[in-house]
Amino acid sequence: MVCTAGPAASGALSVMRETLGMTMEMFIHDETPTDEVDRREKVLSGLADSVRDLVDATIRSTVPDDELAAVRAEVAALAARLRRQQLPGPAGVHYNSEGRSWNWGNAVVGLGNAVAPPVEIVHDAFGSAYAEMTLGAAYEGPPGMVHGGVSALMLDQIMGETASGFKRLTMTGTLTLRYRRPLPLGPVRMDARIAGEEGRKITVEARIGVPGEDTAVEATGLFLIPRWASVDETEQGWSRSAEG
Ligand SMILES: CCCCCCCCCCCC(=O)SCCNC(=O)CCNC(=O)[C@H](O)C(C)(C)COP(=O)(O)OP(=O)(O)OC[C@H]1O[C@@H](n2cnc3c(N)ncnc32)[C@H](O)[C@@H]1OP(=O)(O)O
Repeated sequence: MVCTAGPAASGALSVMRETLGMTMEMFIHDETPTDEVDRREKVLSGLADSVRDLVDATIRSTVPDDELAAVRAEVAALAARLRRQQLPGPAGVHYNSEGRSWNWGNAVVGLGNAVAPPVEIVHDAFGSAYAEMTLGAAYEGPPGMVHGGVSALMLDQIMGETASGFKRLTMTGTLTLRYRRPLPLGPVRMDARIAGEEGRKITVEARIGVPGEDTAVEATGLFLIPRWASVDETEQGWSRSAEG
């Protein structure tokens, strides 16, 4: 899913940049036209998918040592090619005045980030979202099971997006997890919904588990609209592309 920001979000991002200084300089007003962003994103996400496959292949490979060494040399050469033109730091969040935003480095939903789990979050209504994905060897904690921190990471993202609804800026204040049973690697599903709101505080409940089976991890989170980022919700808020 690709998420785009409307004018209210652009305003909020500008406030955020000005208020938080260097840290939030990663929110970048960037007038790259949307069709060009879409084109680049498609190519970059294809590369990230291939690199994710490379990560899985590396973990599970049993080829001889000399073959591992030869592959390493080829991978180093590929990295050097990519480094011919680089950003000076992380990718940050970009947005243009057409209402498109892109966060290709995000640890969960960054389409250029091969370390990110292969998550596509679907917002079926404001305050409700789900995602289905298959987690492989790169996300292992206990043998054959999803790492608890990976579950927390993915839940934080879906809960944050649910609280925000791409209409307002929200940040995780408190996240509480109950690991009820181990979660096997393979197909998993997350669900999140807003359970309550009080002023700038939004409570979100979420779960992750094997699709159709009992919950493996339950989560409750308090997400805060920072005092410096309150947005007029009567303006057009966050919107999503047709892919959403
Ligand atoms: C762009 C769209 C993207 C949309 C998509 C977004 C998806 C992102 C998903 C990833 C989410 C992340 O990883 S976010 C990254 C991890 N989180 C962070 O880095 C947040 C770091 N903390 C902060 O920046 C700040 O502490 C805030 C923003 C959380 C709160 O600051 P504030 O706004 O100044 O809050 P403040 O006025 O002091 O307090 C307001 C009320 O909330 C309470 N409160 C304050 N902090 C907390 C807290 N941590 N946990 C519980 N309650 C708290 C106070 O007691 C007070 O209650 P009362 O007295 O009124 O009762």
